[in-house]
Amino acid sequence: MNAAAPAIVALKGIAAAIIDLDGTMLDTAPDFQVAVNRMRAELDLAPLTQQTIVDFVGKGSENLIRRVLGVDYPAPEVEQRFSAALDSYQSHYAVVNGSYATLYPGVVDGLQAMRDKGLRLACVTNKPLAFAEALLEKTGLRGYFEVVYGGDSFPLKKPDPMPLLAVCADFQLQPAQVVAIGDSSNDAQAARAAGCPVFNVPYGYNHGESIQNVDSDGIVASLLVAAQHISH
Ligand SMILES: O=C(O)COP(=O)(O)O
Ligand SMILES: [Mg+2]
Repeated sequence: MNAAAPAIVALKGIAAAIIDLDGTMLDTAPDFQVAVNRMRAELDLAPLTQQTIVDFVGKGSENLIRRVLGVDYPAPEVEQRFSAALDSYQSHYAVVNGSYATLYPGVVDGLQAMRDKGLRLACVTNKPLAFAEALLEKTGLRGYFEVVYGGDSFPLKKPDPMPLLAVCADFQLQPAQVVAIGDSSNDAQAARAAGCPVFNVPYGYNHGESIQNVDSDGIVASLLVAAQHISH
């Protein structure tokens, strides 16, 4: 293990888990790539690589579109083109959503293990809620979750703690009883600010940065490994 990597803390007194979507349960990078590049083609812009695009994923659709326009345009022109580009992207993403995405290893087993331990489950993503709901249905994951919140469910999204605190309130649990699990510093910062324990997974998208440097209660190889480190 990298010397800087935090050891995995075994979490006790946990009654619920909040699971991130993109980069944690599903590798949606190919969906993002196809939808973004269809939008860019409409604007006569060259396609971007999947790596360039996923480094912009995690802070919601508006941020993604500003960043992919920012590859070509200075800030004032990004703002001029933003609204039309976002509309185009969203219409393409609605068609593509889930067509190329794949489940990461250990997701279904991990969710099932958490349910078997009696944990209540919520999904909190910065993806727009309608896209998140459709994707969870398409991939057979929706039934694991009592609650799903998207990036447009509240005035503030991760890394703000607002959506995580809403789940704690829904479940009538203290934040210390609710673990958050995600692939990025967004998830960890939201959890720390909410007072929730947090695990990171190392295989997703972290804004192009190393997950090893993020403050969390540990890096778990999969949701199944996370489940093994959580108990009531
Ligand atoms: O920014 C997004 O659309 C995806 O974000 P997520 O990692 O919170 O699911
Ligand atoms: Mg994520």
